[in-house]
Amino acid sequence: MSQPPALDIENLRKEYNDVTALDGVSLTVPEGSFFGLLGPNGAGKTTFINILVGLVRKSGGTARVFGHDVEDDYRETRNAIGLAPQEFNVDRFFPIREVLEHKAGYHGVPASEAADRADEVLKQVGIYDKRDTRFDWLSGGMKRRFLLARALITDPDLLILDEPTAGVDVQLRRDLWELVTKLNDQGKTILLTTHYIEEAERLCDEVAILDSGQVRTVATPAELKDRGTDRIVVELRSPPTTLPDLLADDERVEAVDLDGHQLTVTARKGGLVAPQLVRELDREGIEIVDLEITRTSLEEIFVEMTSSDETGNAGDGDDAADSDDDTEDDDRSRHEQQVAPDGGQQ
Ligand SMILES: Nc1ncnc2c1ncn2[C@@H]1O[C@H](COP(=O)(O)OP(=O)(O)OP(=O)(O)O)[C@@H](O)[C@H]1O
Repeated sequence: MSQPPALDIENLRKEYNDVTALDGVSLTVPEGSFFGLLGPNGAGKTTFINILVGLVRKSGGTARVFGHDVEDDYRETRNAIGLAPQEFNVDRFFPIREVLEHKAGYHGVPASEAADRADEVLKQVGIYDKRDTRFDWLSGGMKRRFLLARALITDPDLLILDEPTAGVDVQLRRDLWELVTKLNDQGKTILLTTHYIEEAERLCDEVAILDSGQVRTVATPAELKDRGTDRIVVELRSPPTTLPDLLADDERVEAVDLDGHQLTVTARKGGLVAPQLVRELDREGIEIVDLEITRTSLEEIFVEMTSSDETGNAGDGDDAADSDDDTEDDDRSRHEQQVAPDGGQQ
């Protein structure tokens, strides 16, 4: 019998009064994967997570966690998930070790085991020596580590990290990356939301780009980068008076422009087009002085695929009645608007 995927989401919808936060999200996250959920502010990421953990009720569609329906099988679902949320929603009056023991107890771990388990996760995240400290007295970085410890206390199969490195310094970010990579290697499925594209690129096997409550695409970071257009800029020794017909039948090439000594080719997969370009220039007897390839960054692709609709209303103009039609496709992603330059950074 094949195992159900970690997440099996079909046409998930959420409306908060007149705001459509999720507009028919369908996603499958395989067991054991490190899956990224990327999107600008207001895209619906937190709503998505909150539905999984039972903090928000969906308006429509289905969501299953390892085969358990998030509403009908709430207990099983909740016990399978460890959530490190964005916000510091921690009991501030108890030493952190006790907070962990309470949490373990709440999930049915016997008291004798809970204490050992608490010590183990505190060691795992590197704050064991702070075990008798109250949450409020921890530094910002330690608070982030603690949230991770709390998510791990029940040894969940699915770990959800909602912007785990927001506002933390570079060293801690790297420490957290190392830790979550290890957890993933040990078999935990990880769902990560982040604004840091570098983080997604480094950690995730696959990412979904969510925008205005809709999935724009699901792909590996490498596949996404291949979709971007690269620029090959070639400096010529003595430019020809007319441009020969270069790369004429290469469908990856979007444009070839000559401006004085500088030849610019805009193409997908620039790294593969460049050698061909060099061969053709050589054949024409045109000497090259310099050549540079600028690859599109994942960040640019992300910006291209998402809009900056500050209202967060996912309607896109078709928010009429609750028709369950399922016609979205990737081409809707061709928004002209872009997120603000730093719109995704905090
Ligand atoms: N409780 C609520 N009541 C009304 N609207 C809400 C509520 N929670 C979220 N929204 C709206 O739903 C949309 C999606 O919000 P959500 O917090 O899920 O996005 P997000 O992708 O997590 O954003 P961020 O990256 O800023 O955390 C936004 O327009 C938001 O204003």
